Amino acid sequence: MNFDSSYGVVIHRNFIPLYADDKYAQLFGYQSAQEILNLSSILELVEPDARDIAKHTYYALMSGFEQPQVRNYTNCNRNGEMMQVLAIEHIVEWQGLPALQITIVNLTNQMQIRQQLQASEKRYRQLVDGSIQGVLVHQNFKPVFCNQAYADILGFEKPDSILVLDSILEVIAPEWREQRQKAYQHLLNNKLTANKVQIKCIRQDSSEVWVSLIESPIIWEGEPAAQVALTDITEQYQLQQRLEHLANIDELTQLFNRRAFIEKFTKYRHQFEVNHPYYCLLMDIDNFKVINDTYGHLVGDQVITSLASVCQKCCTEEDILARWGGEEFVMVFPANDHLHAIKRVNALQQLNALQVTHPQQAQTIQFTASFGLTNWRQNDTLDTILHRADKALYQAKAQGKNQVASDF
Ligand SMILES: Nc1nc2c(ncn2[C@@H]2O[C@H](COP(=O)(O)OP(=O)(O)OP(=O)(O)O)[C@@H](O)[C@H]2O)c(=O)[nH]1
Repeated sequence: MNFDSSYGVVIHRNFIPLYADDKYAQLFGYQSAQEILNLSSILELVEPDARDIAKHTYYALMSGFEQPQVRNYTNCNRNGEMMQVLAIEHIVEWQGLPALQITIVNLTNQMQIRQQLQASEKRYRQLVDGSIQGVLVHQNFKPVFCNQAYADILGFEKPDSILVLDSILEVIAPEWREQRQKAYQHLLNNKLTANKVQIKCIRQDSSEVWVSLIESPIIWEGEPAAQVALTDITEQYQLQQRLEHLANIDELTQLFNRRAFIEKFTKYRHQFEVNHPYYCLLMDIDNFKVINDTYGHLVGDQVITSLASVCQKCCTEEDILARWGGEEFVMVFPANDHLHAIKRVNALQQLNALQVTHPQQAQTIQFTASFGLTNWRQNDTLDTILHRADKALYQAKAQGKNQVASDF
């Protein structure tokens, strides 16, 4: 409490003023102490409803039934405005007889500020409680505040069920926990003012929920803490995943499509220059038109998917494999040298999985493919390397198909 407020002193006997200082007078809107002394009773400075209590208290004090105390009163000033005051009582001797000295401290401003603060806290609470955005405050992941929306998003019945958790990391999917711990440290070390991420959380019933989260530093009960605003974006995330899938994945083979290949090629291009030598392979199913014409398009599709799955099985994490279009596939992969690269292609070519069974006629249809191989060279672009691979492929076709031709 701030005692920097103005205070004034009055001495009265049965509310007849005997002494007052100027400060007391000014507190009640008078110019000088004399104006107070001119009043017939200072009871008129007490709020009308409280006058009986004031009289009762006076008699109780003067007859020794009550000890002098510090009390809160509502007084009113000369203009009828209410004032919240603290009254400090002392029994003193005045001209040989007991009288009551009261030191008045005006707390009106402080009370108003406190009321405004309480009102604003109430408004903030209503805002947070009614928000559809989850709000959580945690100190080193120990939850200290949580609203209903936060509990709802994570499938908990009420905020209290969250507040009893030892650590809010429990609701974050394991693969995201380390990242959140680092972000919190950065936040506390002032390296981040706020951070926004999309992460996966685990609801109480073990189902997954994708959330967008903004975490910012705050002080909570004098200690550093983080405030988290949480929005459920599961639907949006799934839609985004679906769109990304549609944009990048070839529907028939489930391999990357041409668009995704170009994107990956551009992204990883710098690796082709520094790491192992890289190679580019174009492959094309032989006499595919005949297969289509003889067995129908569905069998043709089966042949395409069969080659795609064979290639996929032979791929490592570092390889980029895609359906370039029609019955043509492209692959970029690292190898130790030319010999190693050719060996990898031969492995593809010789897989006897290159056959499909006709759905109706239970007939096995064999097919082959031709391969054009080239190595990554300095200053290559996608166009230049594909051009050489295509030339090599043309050569393999011209030399009788079902073989690998290379341009090193
Ligand atoms: N079933 C099926 N056929 C396709 C698809 N995409 C392209 N084709 C067909 O693939 C055939 C490609 O024929 P060509 O380019 O003449 O090649 P090819 O018959 O394999 O001849 P070579 O390459 O010289 O061995 C065309 O008949 C296209 O209609 C597809 O997704 N499914």
